[in-house]
This record gives sequence, structure tokens and C-alpha cells, in this order.
Amino acid sequence: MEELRIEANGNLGPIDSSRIPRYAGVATYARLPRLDQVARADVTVVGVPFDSGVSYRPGARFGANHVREASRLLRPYNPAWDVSPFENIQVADAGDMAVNPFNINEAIDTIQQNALDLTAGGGKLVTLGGDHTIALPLLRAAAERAGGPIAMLHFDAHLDTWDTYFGAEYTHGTPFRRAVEEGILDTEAISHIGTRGPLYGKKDLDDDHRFGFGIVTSADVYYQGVLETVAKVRDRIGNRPLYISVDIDVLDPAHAPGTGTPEAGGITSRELLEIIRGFRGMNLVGADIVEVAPAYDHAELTGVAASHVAYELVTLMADNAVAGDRFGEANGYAAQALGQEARRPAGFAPAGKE
Ligand SMILES: N=C(N)NCCCC(=O)O
Ligand SMILES: [Zn+2]
Ligand SMILES: [Zn+2]
Repeated sequence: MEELRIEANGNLGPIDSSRIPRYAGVATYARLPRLDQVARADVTVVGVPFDSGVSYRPGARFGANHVREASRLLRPYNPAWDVSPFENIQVADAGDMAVNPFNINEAIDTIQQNALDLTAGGGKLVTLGGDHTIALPLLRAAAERAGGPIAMLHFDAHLDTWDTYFGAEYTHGTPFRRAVEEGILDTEAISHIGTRGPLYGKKDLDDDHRFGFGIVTSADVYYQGVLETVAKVRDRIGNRPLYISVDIDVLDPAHAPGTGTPEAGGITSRELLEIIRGFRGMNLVGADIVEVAPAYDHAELTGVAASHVAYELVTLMADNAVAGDRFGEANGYAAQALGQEARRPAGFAPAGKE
């Protein structure tokens, strides 16, 4: 079948859903071209079908393809930003990394190397997991590309800074402790958002605090709201190179039942999307969305939520790519919401607008 795609500014976009029904054909993320169909990509979406690091329900190895299937309804214009991300930059789907399910250490090495290979031309990665183990090699690669320790925002019900499980150091509950130990995170600028639920003991929090993490709990988001959450985070992170890791279990199980370690009392998908929009202008260098386990999903709720999270993250990258580095300038939707005057850098007009 011929692929009728939207094209703008030399960027090959999604299959045109007004000419080929969106439910037809093989799924790529947002119906975007495969990486081998484009000359280069500014942002590469890649799947990591790996879940050998889980402590409870398995199944996140099927997450990436579930998110792709659930992403067919994404449309090319993002009104919350007044940005058409796939027109601003070339985004492509690289398919899945081939990762050993029987050897976690080898899997971690493979993910790190593939992440480096995929960013060799200067592009950025948005990774679809996979369990949270994969964040460690992705952070290693992102820090190497950034030339030093990077800031991180970690959306999750869980801290994921535990030490070991059954003696194992590399699991989905331990990636951020390992990352701090390895010195790849800028410990002045790391935070969890959305944490909640029972822990093993108070020491979990003490350790986490000692590593340098700030915490905005799920209850904090409820009581202080999206705007204060965004303001605090922007204050803490500034313009540092920033990696965002989203464990889909940050959402309440009502919004994202398809995950392996669900915890009651989570934030809503509306809150999560709005918080990310509030990061407009921040220096996002890479991102992952992990822990989508389709076997426990219903009506694609979790897949749709994850596909929209990825869409907002790609939009943030696309917006920055066109606007340049404009951190500190109050602009756009989130800034308006924060009560600041919306401004655009001179000469900036989103493709097809103004
Ligand atoms: N990263 C995720 N989703 N979960 C970690 C939970 C670790 C535990 O079972 O204590
Ligand atoms: Zn989690
Ligand atoms: Zn996690």
C-alpha cells in the first residue's frame, strides 16, 4: 500500500489520516515514518521490549507496541502549545531494540550502546519501555551525550532508589540509586513527582533524601496544584540538560491500570500532561515512558495515556528546536497559566501559524 504522508518544512510526517483511515496499516508511533524511511531524525522514538527486571507483574515487554497501537488517533497539531511538532522537526520510529531477556547485564549494555548509536547524529531519544530498569542505560547514554551529569525529573508512584532485590542490583526498583552511585545525575537537580504508597521503611526516604532527590508527592500535586508543582520544578532544575523518566504508574490505576506495580491515589492524566506543558522552554535532552503492561490494560486506557505523554514530550523538544533556547522567557500556555505575560522570541512563528 502506498503511504500518503503529511510533509512540511522538509520533514516527513505521519500518514495522512484523511486519506488512509487511521486504523489501517502497521503501527508506528503516531503513524510516523520509520527511521529507515528518513535521511535523519531530530527525535527518534524507539521501543525497548524488556521486562526481566520486574518485582511483581511481568508484561512491560509488550508495552512499546501497545503504545504504538494506541497512538493512531494522535493528530498533527498540538493546540496546547500552538505547535505542529512533526512539522517543526523530523520525528521517526526506530522500531525496537533487540534486547536479551535472559541476561540483564547484557541487556543494559545493549540498551546503552543502542541509545548512543541512535543519538550519534545529534538527535534526541524518546524511549517506550519496557520496565524501569532501562532508565539506567538510557541515562548513561544521555549523560555521555550531554558531556556530564544531567538533571532528571522522575514521574513515578515509586522512588526506584532501592538498593537490591534478592541480591540483584539491576532491577526496575533500583535504577536511580545506581545512577547516583555512577555519578551520571546532577544531584542538585533531581526530583521525583507523584510518589505515594507504602514503603519498606522510613530508611527508604532517608536514603533517597541523602542521594539528593526532591520529592513532590501525589498528594502534594493535589494540594498545591499543577502550577506550583511546575514553578518549584523549574526553580530547581533551571536550564540544565534535563532527562524526564515517566513510569506510567505515576497515574492513578483508574487512569492507567495496565502496569505492573499499581498504587492507589495517583495523579490524573490531565495533571501529568499539564505539568509537562508547564516545562515549555526547559532543556529536555531525552525521555522515556516505561512500565506499560498491556495485559492489565482495559480499552487502551494506559496505552492512550502513554501515547499522549510521549506526544507532549516530543512537542517540548520540537518547540525548543524551533524557538531556540529560551529558558527563562515566560511564554506560551503554561506561562499564561502562571499569570505571566506570554511572549515569543522575535521571529518565531510556529509552522503554518500567524
Ligand atoms: N519501577 C516500578 N514500577 N516499580 C518498582 C517497585 C519495586 C517494588 O516492588 O518494591
Ligand atoms: Zn513505579
Ligand atoms: Zn518506576
